[in-house]
Amino acid sequence: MWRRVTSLSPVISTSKPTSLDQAAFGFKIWRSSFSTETPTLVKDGPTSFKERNLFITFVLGGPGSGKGTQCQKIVETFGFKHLSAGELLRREIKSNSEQWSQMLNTIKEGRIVPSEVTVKLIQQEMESSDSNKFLIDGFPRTEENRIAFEKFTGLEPNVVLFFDCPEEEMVKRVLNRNEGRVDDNIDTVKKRLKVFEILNLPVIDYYSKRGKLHKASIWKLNYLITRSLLLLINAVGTEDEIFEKVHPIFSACGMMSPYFTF
Ligand SMILES: Nc1ncnc2c1ncn2[C@@H]1O[C@H](COP(=O)(O)OP(=O)(O)O)[C@@H](O)[C@H]1O
Ligand SMILES: O=c1ccn([C@@H]2O[C@H](COP(=O)(O)OP(=O)(O)O)[C@@H](O)[C@H]2O)c(=O)[nH]1
Ligand SMILES: [Mg+2]
Repeated sequence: MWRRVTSLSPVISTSKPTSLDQAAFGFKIWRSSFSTETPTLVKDGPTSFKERNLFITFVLGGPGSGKGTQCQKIVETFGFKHLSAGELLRREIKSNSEQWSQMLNTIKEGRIVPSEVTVKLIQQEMESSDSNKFLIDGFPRTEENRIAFEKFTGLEPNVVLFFDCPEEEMVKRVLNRNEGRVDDNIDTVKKRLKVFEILNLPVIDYYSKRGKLHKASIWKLNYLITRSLLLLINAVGTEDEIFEKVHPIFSACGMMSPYFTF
């Protein structure tokens, strides 16, 4: 079953890479050292996420749009477990993992690390956490990422936040970020903006068209409603102004929980 998933990944695909693959992974296609028998990647594997009734939020937006900043605020106020895909990759690089130099180069070039690496890191964090609400920040970055996550974990997001920010503002924020990141420079940010447009916008587009059916019940009246998965937030303004727009989304989730089955 998950052979099909891995075959979606150019990492281990033997077919010629397409131009999108090249944009995502670089011109050298990685040969993965992850065994296709890795137990944690088996859908409905050792820990069945479905049984845990998880609430998953994907937090998307271009580089510097404020994803990490808003996630921190959401964590402080609503107690989610924050998983930044970029942070997980940077931690993996620091820990001198087997593929650290390929990961570092990919990040320096603003390309996307193969899905099986990122999904595995996210999945391990979710398995080892006892939280049931996760903010997955900066992932999925490509349609291929999205499909791999769904197949490996058997999960789909409950909410997708998209921080919509003009390019000049994103560039300004990234160049002022001052966290010593190898990708916070003008050359990489330009490449990242292209990758964002080519590979990440189709993911946003996918979620904008995808509604989710919710069971609602008010005064003992049961009915079904369709709500969009994607919530678009204008990311221009101060950090607090943006959080004023984010806050009601999560307070609504809490308020509605007796009535809605997420
Ligand atoms: N609303 C905002 N206005 C101005 N600067 C911001 C805002 N939100 C975040 N920043 C700053 O911009 C930089 C990028 O923010 P960050 O949260 O790391 O973005 P992302 O995770 O989307 O790349 C950081 O230095 C952060 O402090
Ligand atoms: O799912 C992911 C998330 C991040 N990255 C890589 O990590 C970099 C930094 O990602 P992060 O989310 O930390 O950047 P941000 O958008 O917050 O600036 C990206 O440009 C990619 O090279 C990736 O390959 N896959
Ligand atoms: Mg970030």
